[in-house]
Amino acid sequence: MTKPKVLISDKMDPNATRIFQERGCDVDVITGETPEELIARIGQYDGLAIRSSTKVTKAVLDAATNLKVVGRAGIGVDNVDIPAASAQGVVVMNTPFGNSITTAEHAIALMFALARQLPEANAQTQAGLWPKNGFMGVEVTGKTLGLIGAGNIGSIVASRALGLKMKVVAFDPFLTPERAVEMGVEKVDLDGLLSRADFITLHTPLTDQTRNILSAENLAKTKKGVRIVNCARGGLIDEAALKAGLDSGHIAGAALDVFQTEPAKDSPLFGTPGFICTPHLGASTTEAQVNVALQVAEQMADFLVNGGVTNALNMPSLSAEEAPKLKPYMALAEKLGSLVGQLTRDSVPRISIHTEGAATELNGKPITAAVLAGFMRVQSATVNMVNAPFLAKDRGLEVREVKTEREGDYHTLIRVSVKTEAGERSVAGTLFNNVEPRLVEMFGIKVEAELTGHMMYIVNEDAPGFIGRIGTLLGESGINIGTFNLGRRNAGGEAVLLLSVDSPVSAEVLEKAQRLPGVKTVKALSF
Ligand SMILES: NC(=O)C1=CN([C@@H]2O[C@H](COP(=O)(O)OP(=O)(O)OC[C@H]3O[C@@H](n4cnc5c(N)ncnc54)[C@H](O)[C@@H]3O)[C@@H](O)[C@H]2O)C=CC1
Ligand SMILES: O=C(O)CCC(=O)C(=O)O
Repeated sequence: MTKPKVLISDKMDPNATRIFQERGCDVDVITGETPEELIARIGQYDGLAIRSSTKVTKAVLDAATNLKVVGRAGIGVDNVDIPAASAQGVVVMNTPFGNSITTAEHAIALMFALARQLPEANAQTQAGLWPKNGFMGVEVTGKTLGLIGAGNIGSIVASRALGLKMKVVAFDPFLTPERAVEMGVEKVDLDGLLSRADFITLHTPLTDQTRNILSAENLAKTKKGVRIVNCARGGLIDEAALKAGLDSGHIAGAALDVFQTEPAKDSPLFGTPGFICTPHLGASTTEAQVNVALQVAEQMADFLVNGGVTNALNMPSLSAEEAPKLKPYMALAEKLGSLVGQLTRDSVPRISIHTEGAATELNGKPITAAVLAGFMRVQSATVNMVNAPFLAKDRGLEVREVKTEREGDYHTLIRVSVKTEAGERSVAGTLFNNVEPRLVEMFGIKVEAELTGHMMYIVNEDAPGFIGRIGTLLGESGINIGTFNLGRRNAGGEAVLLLSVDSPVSAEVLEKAQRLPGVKTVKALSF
């Protein structure tokens, strides 16, 4: 097996390279390239490991014909076009905890830097001015800290601030009252936070809901003398309004680690009294960088080598222990989905995936994703387990998952049913010896078959002589039959024939088969 090839395109702790190599991947570390250079290079890689500098745009993804996974050594993934990655079937992973403490500490550091004007005091002291009377600061003890975003980093900031004897109020629509109590913070609405906070710190991702959350209008609602820290993302604050607030004296101080446009080599905010900044250093400690480098390399190598999925933003998780157990199930699920997809001409508003027996003990999400991938691959060859659930949603396909723990006729079973204009149709399969996918039922008829390679599906009236006739037709057409699988609803009733053949079946042969007496449906299948 050829080794998966990974490109590390941003500066990353060398532990990442070591882990990739130890886990069976080839690695290139090529940083600082232009988007055009990355586009020219990316086609040869299975994995791309990044921090925040590399922009994984649709253009990069379009050129990434072999890419299977993008790994972000860090939290924010706003530099990755996730919808485009999902549409292309590329898994996007991050390392959601590795740099949280470090970033929270940076926010606290910036809060103190604002409270005591440390950067300017340092600069003037080193310039020989000894400005002892020019820097009257404020205490943080007893002050109110307004937390916008109370997730991983926000909650660490809150715990540190409580240790500093601050009062913490938090605005986060997803914060439950119980969690707020557990964190020791008061849950408030945004206006409440703006009107009460002496310090405000932002810890949300940049989304359509959070963009410009500190707009000119909201900044005007803040307490006079407020100090604002942003270690989350540029774009959360209206930078022009922030400058106006600092200039007017309404805002006493602002500390930005992140900017709307990065790298921020020039900004109207530079030089504004009360303004301090760092060049996106929130995650820049030795500890955090080792953490995220190790984590991203472990996760990506696990995915590329074993199929394990951890911390993916566009795919259900799948542990390295689960992956080998799930592998034959996913193969079965994909074949059943594909069978239904190939045999269904009508539009399908609903697909149901029913697991029974041993299959119910496994993580159902990858099984569903595999069914959907098989089902929709008939419509588009680029569908895979990553993009299939998104495509299904886009196309308004309702997906139902049902589990029946007790065993039926088989120790384990997956049934895929679709709702069509003609009614509900379903196929079911099991695993022989726990590893070999087998179809066991098709549209209510018991038929046992391996779904593999080129196949022919025939529905006919169960009558003497038919098998001879179809055998003769295929023989005369130079098509060798591999396996022959028959099932029937009842003697003399409708019968199903599934043949595996050694070569593709031409339209001409299908037409001749269709004209054989008693034949209702003929279709070529491929798996
Ligand atoms: N400066 C730096 O170097 C770093 C910056 N970051 C940034 O920090 C952000 C936060 O990271 P984590 O705390 O780990 O993420 P998280 O996902 O644990 O927390 C984000 C919180 O924001 C909340 N939220 C979402 N929409 C909101 C809204 N409209 N209003 C208020 N709250 C909202 C969520 O409910 C969640 O609790 C990341 O998205 C990333 O952009 C992260 C690491 C380093
Ligand atoms: O990699 C970095 O230095 C930035 C970290 C960051 O912004 C994040 O993890 O969201």
